[in-house]
Amino acid sequence: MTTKNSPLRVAVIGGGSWGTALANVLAGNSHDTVLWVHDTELVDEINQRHMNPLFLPGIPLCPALVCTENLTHALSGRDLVLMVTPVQVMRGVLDRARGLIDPDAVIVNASKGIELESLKTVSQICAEFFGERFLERYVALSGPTFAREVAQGLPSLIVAASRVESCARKVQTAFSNPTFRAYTNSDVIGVELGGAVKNVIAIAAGICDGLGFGHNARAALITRGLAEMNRLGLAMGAQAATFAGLAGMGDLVLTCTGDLSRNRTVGFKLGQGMRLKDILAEMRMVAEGVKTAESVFQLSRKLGVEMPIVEKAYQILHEDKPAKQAVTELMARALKAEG
Ligand SMILES: NC(=O)c1ccc[n+]([C@@H]2O[C@H](COP(=O)([O-])OP(=O)(O)OC[C@H]3O[C@@H](n4cnc5c(N)ncnc54)[C@H](O)[C@@H]3O)[C@@H](O)[C@H]2O)c1
Ligand SMILES: O=P(O)(O)OC[C@H](O)CO
Repeated sequence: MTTKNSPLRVAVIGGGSWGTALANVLAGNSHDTVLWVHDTELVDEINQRHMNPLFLPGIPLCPALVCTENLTHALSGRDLVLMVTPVQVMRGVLDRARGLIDPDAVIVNASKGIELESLKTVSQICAEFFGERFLERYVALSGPTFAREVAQGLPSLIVAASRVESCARKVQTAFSNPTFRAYTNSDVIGVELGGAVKNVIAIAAGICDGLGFGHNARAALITRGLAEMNRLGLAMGAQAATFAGLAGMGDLVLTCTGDLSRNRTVGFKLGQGMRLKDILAEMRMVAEGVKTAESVFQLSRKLGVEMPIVEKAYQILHEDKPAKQAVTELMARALKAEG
């Protein structure tokens, strides 16, 4: 049950499409919201014209949303800090933010990926930085949510996961409104892994569609991708039910089928024969699955978890394996029982 609470002081760290869309929800819900941006040309655009032309072109933002390039200003005296930078730069941003975050603030991560260098999720990076007790005020926010649709006010659902129920509830209440509905969950690692692995499977689904393999192949890939996500999750202490929910199957289906997905688009272009270097050169936005494919592949090897779709995605992306050959190899694997 959602109840209206008093306005919070919120910092949103990362003014890409998702950070801007979430900051817009919070400002629209009457929270005092400051958005920190890496791209300094956005400060005037957001403060004066109430638009983010780089990452959410054409969408009017809440006039109450304040934007800054100054991390100290953004973080000073905030009850809630929302991290939304690409995962591969998160460590550097957290390092700069470390001494600036209020000791009692709830920290929320909305980014989806696994750090390549350490093979850690964002909660694990945070625990390394701030200590294990820090996770008592940490929330993972994830689900099937294209930033553009959220910013347009289209109905969307999301999950706020925390070890501490009151933290998850605080975030649930802060975000929820008539078009944005948040659920709580206690499975932080499951919610994080759902968001990270679905990006890799979405690249594979895009490849499949780019090759023109049809609907049967895509549905099979989503289903077997979910089995891989589940296997990795169970090996890392997650709960199977999480992967049947919004942060697992929900986001997997959205990203594997929705044309707004950057990860699916990267895969589609690969399937059509473009080179990864050329695809990435024409993108300003991040497709987290490109690097997370390597992180998840390395994690699966380290933990002895069988993830054949992830392995082939990694080989296509990073070892120049031809996509058609990868599919032939997947189909030729030893026959087995489903599971
Ligand atoms: N866009 C979506 O629909 C969506 C939805 C849910 C989750 N996410 C996740 O949110 C995270 C952020 O993605 P996005 O879509 O908002 O980004 P984006 O692709 O729209 O933009 C990239 C962002 O990265 C920032 N950036 C680049 N280099 C940086 C650096 N060195 N330090 C700090 N910031 C830097 C840019 O300034 C910009 O804000 C990703 O993990 C993504 O998977 C995105
Ligand atoms: O555009 P993508 O592929 O990064 O996906 C965006 C969101 O994660 C969808 O939930």
